[in-house]
Amino acid sequence: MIKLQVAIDLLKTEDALALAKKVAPYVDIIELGTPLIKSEGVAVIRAMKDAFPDKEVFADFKTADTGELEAGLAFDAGADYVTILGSVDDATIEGAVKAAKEHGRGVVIDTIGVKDRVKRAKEVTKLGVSFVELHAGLDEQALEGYSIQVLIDEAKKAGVPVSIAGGVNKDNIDAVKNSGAVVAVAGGAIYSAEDPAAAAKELHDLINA
Ligand SMILES: O=C(CO)[C@H](O)[C@H](O)COP(=O)(O)O
Repeated sequence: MIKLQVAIDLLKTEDALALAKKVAPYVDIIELGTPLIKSEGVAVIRAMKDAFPDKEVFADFKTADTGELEAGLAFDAGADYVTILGSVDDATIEGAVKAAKEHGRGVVIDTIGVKDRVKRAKEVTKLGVSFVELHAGLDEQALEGYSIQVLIDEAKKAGVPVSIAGGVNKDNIDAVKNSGAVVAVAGGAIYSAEDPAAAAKELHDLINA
């Protein structure tokens, strides 16, 4: 069964916790977005894990170097998953995987900016990562002509565990679910909704229908 991950791209711990409280009943994974972690530091990871010990907490570090060190920071703070950029040297990913094994946690590769996401997904899966995020970032989504369909098509081709992030919403969640992805990531569709709890519930119900 595909999991639902909420991406919290807010800037304050108290706002992130308030949003998580509303949507936690409907999601499997709570992602702390890169801007939130840069704004509040790793303390936001501990605050979230303490508040929601039964949820998987995902620290979207988008690490580019010193993989073992940065992954260790995230895991020590309570993260279940940390992201490393797919565009970086394999050595950075291998370091993060080493830290993950020591902590009993997982590494997720973020393919933002990677030209051939499917090829890279296959390569990094061999390094022992938990899954690979097929990702079009917020800036890429804002470009004219962007469609999440490209990620959905890639997920069907990948043949390794992937998540999809890049504008997941109620209109495309069925296609995301049918792509074979193991996780659907929804940020703006939840945190920008007038009623985030209702938005999360709708995605949850569509995924589980
Ligand atoms: O990591 C991110 C941006 O770099 C976002 O959290 C991710 O793209 C999911 O958000 P959305 O559903 O709004 O695209």
